[in-house]
Amino acid sequence: MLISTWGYALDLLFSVLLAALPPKEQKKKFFGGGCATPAGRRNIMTHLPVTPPPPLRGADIGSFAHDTVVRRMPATVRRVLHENSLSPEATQAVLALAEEIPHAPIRAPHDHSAPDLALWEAYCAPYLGQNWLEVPWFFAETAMYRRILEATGYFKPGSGFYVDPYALQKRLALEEFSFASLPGDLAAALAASLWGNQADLSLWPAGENATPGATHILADDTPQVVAYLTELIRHDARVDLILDNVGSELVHDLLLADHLLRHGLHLVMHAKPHPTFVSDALVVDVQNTVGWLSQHQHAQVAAVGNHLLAALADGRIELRDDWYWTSPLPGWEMPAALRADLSQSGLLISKGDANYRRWFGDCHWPTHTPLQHVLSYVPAPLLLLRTCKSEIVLGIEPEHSHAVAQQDAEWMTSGRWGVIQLWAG
Ligand SMILES: O=P(O)(O)OC[C@@]1(O)O[C@H](CO)[C@@H](O)[C@@H]1O
Repeated sequence: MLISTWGYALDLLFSVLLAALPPKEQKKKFFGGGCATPAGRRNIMTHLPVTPPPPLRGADIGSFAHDTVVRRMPATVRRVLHENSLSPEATQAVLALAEEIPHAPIRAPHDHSAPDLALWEAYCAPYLGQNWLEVPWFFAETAMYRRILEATGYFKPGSGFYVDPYALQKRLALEEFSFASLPGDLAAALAASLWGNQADLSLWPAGENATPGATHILADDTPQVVAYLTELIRHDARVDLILDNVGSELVHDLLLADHLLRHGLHLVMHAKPHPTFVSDALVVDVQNTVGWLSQHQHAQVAAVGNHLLAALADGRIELRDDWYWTSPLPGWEMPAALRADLSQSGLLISKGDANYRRWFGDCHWPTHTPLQHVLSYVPAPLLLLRTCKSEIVLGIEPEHSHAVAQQDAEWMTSGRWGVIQLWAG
């Protein structure tokens, strides 16, 4: 049986009761137009209220960042060669990039037909002359994935033009996926979306079945999230889903989206504007995955897929892909236009580890730092669904993090631990 009937029945009952509520006009009159949150508050702070600690760097000897820059990043670049039939020019460029990392000085991409060239020249300017270990780790990773596209000719008319260098990995990730069950309610859908984040092709490539087993939640705000969403549902609010990986993660994100839609919310999904971090989802990956669901052999899964197709067609789901989401910028340097748009949301649901790092600038915050100490700049309430795959986590009391470290020395990077953290503004 794919879905807990009882859970589904309760969820449907909730939807029916919801439909009996006063019409939208009355709700909007009471709470104002658009997507006011119940609190009606909108964070207007546009800069970080505190001085951040230094960023993680590959030069931090013995760190996960160091191992990533020295070992994992060159291997990721070389995997592009093995998984694509590149032109001789592209092959040479990919090999040269792999050789650059980590000791060569970084440089801006120079694929002159690329639409984001000026952005990357500005991003790189402060770091020119530094090598891949000396620049902030988050910059190094985002820059590497952008340089891979320069090497394969992603933005250049020719054999590599808009060819996703990770297409094989993405296809295998979906082919490997099989449903255990469908989440019966919002809480189960949130948990499934969280653990879907363990499927991370930059760490555990498809076909290698290395995804972590045990799963433990470090910080669990599920009750607060469900209560907050229930309140949002009463206002027909907008919820933004900042996507991460394709495959298992995107399937579970779409199941969560289905639950939110069935409760009357409408969604804006933020995909990446170009391939990055191997498995991050583009708009086309979302469309392909919804189509895959709609053709699924299980009737309940196909029904979800068809419901999502209808929502894409009638605008209850909007797909967007701002250049910011592949930039190296911290959350507090988000462009004003995107910030203004996100401020219209009732809740930002941020998926995955790299997005988590971005909200905190990938800095060495002490793990006991309260979320609100940093996130007060975020323009709407924020829900962080993330499995820990890098050495940054906030909002965990010292005695808790010490106990977890005793239990699992790799708790910050193994993907076996996750957080469901709500910052409600
Ligand atoms: O955002 P995701 O897909 O959850 O995680 C991506 C990611 O795990 O890859 C890196 C390893 O290179 C991590 O540090 C980084 O955060």
